[in-house]
Amino acid sequence: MTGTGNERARKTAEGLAYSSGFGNEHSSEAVTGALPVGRNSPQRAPLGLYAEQLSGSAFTEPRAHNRRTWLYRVRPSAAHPAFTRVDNGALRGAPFTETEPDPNRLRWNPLPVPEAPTDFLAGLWTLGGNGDATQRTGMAIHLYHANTSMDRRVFSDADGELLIVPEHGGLLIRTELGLLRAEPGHVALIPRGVRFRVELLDATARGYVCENYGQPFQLPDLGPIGANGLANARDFLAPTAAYEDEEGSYEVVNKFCGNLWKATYDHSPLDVVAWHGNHVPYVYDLRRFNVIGSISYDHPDPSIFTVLTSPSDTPGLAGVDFVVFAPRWLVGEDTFRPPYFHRNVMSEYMGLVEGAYDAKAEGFVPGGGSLHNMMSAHGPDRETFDRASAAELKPQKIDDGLAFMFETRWPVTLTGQAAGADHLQSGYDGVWQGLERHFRP
Ligand SMILES: O=C(O)Cc1cc(O)ccc1O
Ligand SMILES: [Fe+2]
Repeated sequence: MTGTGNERARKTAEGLAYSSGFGNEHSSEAVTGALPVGRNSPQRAPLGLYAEQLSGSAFTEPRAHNRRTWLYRVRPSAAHPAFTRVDNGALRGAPFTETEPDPNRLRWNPLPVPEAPTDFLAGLWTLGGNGDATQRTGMAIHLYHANTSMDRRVFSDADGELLIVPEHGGLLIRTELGLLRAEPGHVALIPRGVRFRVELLDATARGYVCENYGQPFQLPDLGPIGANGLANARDFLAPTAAYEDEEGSYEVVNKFCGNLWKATYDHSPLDVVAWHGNHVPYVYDLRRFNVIGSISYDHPDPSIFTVLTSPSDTPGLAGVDFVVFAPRWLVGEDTFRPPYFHRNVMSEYMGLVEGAYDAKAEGFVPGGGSLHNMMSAHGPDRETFDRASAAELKPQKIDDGLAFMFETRWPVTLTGQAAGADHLQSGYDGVWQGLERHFRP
């Protein structure tokens, strides 16, 4: 479908204005004078707007973790009738209890193209996850496929923040705080509770979503790397205020403790004229990632590729890390250069935005995904092992793909639909068959 709606969305997305810097106190007003000066909640907010605080942390959390945004809007969010339950579609939430945790290596092909008109929200399909949304721990892995824009409805997730990883088709994400454009190769981060609508910039859209129930994603510490490197804070772009002043029915869908609830507002809830704060959405271009690696020997652990981390209560042990395998040079001497054989206490879900991944010769395709759960043995497939063991070790540029990983401290339990999916590959174990014995004592 290349409806005029999509063309309109693409035009709107051209030349969007952003405010740069991860974790900053941003501020923005779409109408001059809408943002109060010197106080958050004046007796009468400017221009007849309502002041409303959106808190993403407890009021009392340490300053470094405190998150809130003040919104100045046409109508307060509170002006709505009761929420009622609606069908969850293919969306599931933690705790995940539909299947027994599975130690097998698993791999999926992309989600099939939807047949009926399907927007981003209706097209969310949960693969699995861990933790418990009511305890604010753990994460969920979702995929999405859509062929139509969300129309007169918005979504928000009380359970966690959403890291959206488009793989096919661009998205115009209209949030309460303004507009973000996320194309394949970008990621968008929507904080807990922020309302948004997704419009398609192309006929269809497909991608991945990490729903993080735990502590909000932050940039990893850099330690001895120094003051710069990996994902640089200034490359994260927050929106600038853009509001809809529209009357009429709007469906507001809220994901709450794993289930979808709906209330019908009599106006657009994206009516924020000005705002300031640090609980804000971002878009980030993964190609801006400053890849750091070995310039001597050995293959470094992929923690060096961490874009964002959600710490847990144990230092160094992430609830979930978002890791990117971006274009880079390999120069290691006397080194097996692709990912090594390994077993990991952390559980690894991998997806592919484009091209190929250096540990797999075939079968791991854009839009597909693999799950290597806690302690499952994996690594290069046989073809990759044979090739890399014999390769001439001249400097080599890896620039034919963009893969990523959601790596979590807890095993991932599948949904029933993921365990029984037609697009679950059979015979994935076979990629490690035929690894010959070379031992000659
Ligand atoms: O399994 C994978 O492909 C991800 C991964 C990549 C790497 O370079 C080292 C370890 C690891 O788990
Ligand atoms: Fe791995």
